[in-house]
Amino acid sequence: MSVLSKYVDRIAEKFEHNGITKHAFSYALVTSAILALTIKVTIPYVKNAHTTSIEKTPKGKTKVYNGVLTPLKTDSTEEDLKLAEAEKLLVAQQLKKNNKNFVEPGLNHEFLKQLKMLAKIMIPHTLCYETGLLSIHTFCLISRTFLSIYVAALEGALVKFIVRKDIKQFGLVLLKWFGIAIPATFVNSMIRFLESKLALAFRTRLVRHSYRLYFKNQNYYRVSNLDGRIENADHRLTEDISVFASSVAHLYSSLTKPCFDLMLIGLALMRSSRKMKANILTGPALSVGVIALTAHILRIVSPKFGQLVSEEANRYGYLRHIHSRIITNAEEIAFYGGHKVEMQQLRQAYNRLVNQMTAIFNQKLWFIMLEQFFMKYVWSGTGMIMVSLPILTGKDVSSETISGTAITESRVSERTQYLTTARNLLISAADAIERLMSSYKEIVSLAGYTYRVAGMMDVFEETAQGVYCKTSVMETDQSNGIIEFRNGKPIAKGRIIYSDDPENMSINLRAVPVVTPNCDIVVPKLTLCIEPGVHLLITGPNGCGKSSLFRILSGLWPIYAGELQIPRPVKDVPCMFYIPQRPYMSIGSLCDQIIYPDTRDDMKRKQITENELRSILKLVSLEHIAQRDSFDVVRDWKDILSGGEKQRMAIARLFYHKPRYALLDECTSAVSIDVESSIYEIAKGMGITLLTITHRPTLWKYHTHILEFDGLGSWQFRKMNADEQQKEQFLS
Ligand SMILES: Nc1ncnc2c1ncn2[C@@H]1O[C@H](COP(=O)(O)OP(=O)(O)OP(=O)(O)O)[C@@H](O)[C@H]1O
Repeated sequence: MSVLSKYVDRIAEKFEHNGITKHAFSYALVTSAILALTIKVTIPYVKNAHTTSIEKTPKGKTKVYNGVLTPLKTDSTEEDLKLAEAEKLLVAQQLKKNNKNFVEPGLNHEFLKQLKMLAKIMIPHTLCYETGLLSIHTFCLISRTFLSIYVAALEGALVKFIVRKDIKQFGLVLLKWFGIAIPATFVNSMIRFLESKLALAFRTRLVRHSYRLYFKNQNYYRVSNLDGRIENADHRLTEDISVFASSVAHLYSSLTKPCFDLMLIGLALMRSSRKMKANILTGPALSVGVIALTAHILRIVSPKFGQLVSEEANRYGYLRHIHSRIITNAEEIAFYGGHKVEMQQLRQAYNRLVNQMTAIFNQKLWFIMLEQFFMKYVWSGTGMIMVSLPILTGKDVSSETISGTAITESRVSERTQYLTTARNLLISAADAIERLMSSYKEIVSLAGYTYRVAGMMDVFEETAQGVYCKTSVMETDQSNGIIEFRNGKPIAKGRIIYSDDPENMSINLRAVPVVTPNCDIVVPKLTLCIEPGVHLLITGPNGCGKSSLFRILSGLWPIYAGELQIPRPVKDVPCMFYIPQRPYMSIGSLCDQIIYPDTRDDMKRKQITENELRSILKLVSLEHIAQRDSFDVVRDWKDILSGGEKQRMAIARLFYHKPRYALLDECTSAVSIDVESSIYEIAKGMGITLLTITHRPTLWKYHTHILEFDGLGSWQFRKMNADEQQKEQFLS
């Protein structure tokens, strides 16, 4: 600083030679500094005023800039990423626009409604574990307040006896003061312990409830594939729920304790004011007035923490999503050498998070400054007036001067005691109010998490019932009446009928359109009947809707029109079993892989032995795996097995479950032709009806019927002729 001021002095002297006085120079310097600061502070607000502006890029693409979701300042090499980001924002914007009732997270009616809904999940009954914890917690909080008042009174007495030079009494009170320290520290520690227990209990309730919803009606698939509202369900299910539960538990103590403190301390202060024969209402009235005014100002200038925090959680979730994608696809990325692109995406996601956090820090800086000014100075000043009022206006002030020395000394010590006790109580009260005020910030942040957690549950509830919200590329009038829209959302008008008739085990599609989650109509109307023994080969160009048909048959995609009739699954015999090209390997042992999705208990119930599993492995030429590894050792099968082995393991599952229909989606593309042939023979021998998507001519001979898509929406379902069944021979 001194170096700077010397430097400024030297420049000012130079200006003095040109007729500008040192004073004038200093004024100019200070004015320009203030001006610069004003510009720095106001520019972000001016920018925010134009929050949602849509700007045309030179390529004609639309970029959306939102006050909260401000995109990164990136250089031209990141153009593609920028566009992708802008597109993501556009989707988010449109979703918000579609939802007319959308309210930004904050302290409002919507927040209270959502909090009430979550509270019902966290505390389901009047008499439950959580209410027990809450009662003990409340008891500890009240005890702590009483202890604080008692300690303040003891400290007042200590000072009184010091002023009186009464060593005996002083020693006694000091002993009491030490004695009270043991329960006081225990209660303090208990409060923290109970707060953590409460947070964990709330979290457990919420997690159980959301897991139930997440796995209801294949929601884990629907939320990410058919609905566009939740980007990273995993982050909401783990991080957001945890932060929300901790925040609620913390808020309970940081709201109730200051309230008890204020109530009891107010009463204690009034009592001591009455003792001093002063007016008991002036002080509290003054403090209430000052606190109300400052609280009002703070509320007006408070940034929208709820919205900011919600967006921060969003960006954090996205960053974790990118990380997990890299872990999942590490091998593919490494083969491609795609680290540059992946790193760029990671950086981009991290920078967006940093931007958001910086925005929050910046907003907090000014807010905390104002908050501290009110709490540390304005309130302390008011406190001083409050404490001194009873002494200054007390009735015995004038009589004191004419009293004897002993009485005067006693009154002085009484007043010192009052002052010390009142000061301690006021410090506690100020602390309580400060905590109440900072709780406002916490409440607003909580609103952000409440919005995310409650929003997630709402979406889960809706998707479980088949209500989806995804930006559709298609306009209502483009669907040619195939899809019906209501409030911009497509309605799944089609029916699924489960037939219980043992004589009729066929799968029937009557005028069912194949429609993607984006509402693209791949096939306008599909009508076919697949009876047991009708081994169906499905062919057609890429993207013509072959796999989509399986998704519809499995109930993953909604049916927008027509009727689908499928046999109801009978106990232990599934109706359909789907095998994809890249089979899923679950966490568990070799045995768990074969019986998936059955559990060991299911296997025992079905009375299937380990030897039977070994013979199933033999059927798919995987017996060497059982010899190499024990049946019960848990391994990461995704990495241990080769592509072909994984496919054979999936076929082993098919042989274990023996469903009526097998939906085979190029599931033997990595299996050698001889093993593939034997697999098909065995499957047919087991009485499983095959529905196969394949590009391999070697498999045609195992089928009786063919469903051909032309890729333009048309299809043909017919019996295969003998020539077609021998297609392999013609080609070879
Ligand atoms: N989750 C999804 N969201 C949106 N569109 C999808 C989704 N899955 C598939 N589609 C679209 O649906 C159309 C049909 O896809 P499908 O997977 O049925 O093709 P396919 O005939 O099996 O092709 P392939 O032979 O390449 O596997 C494609 O245009 C695809 O882009």
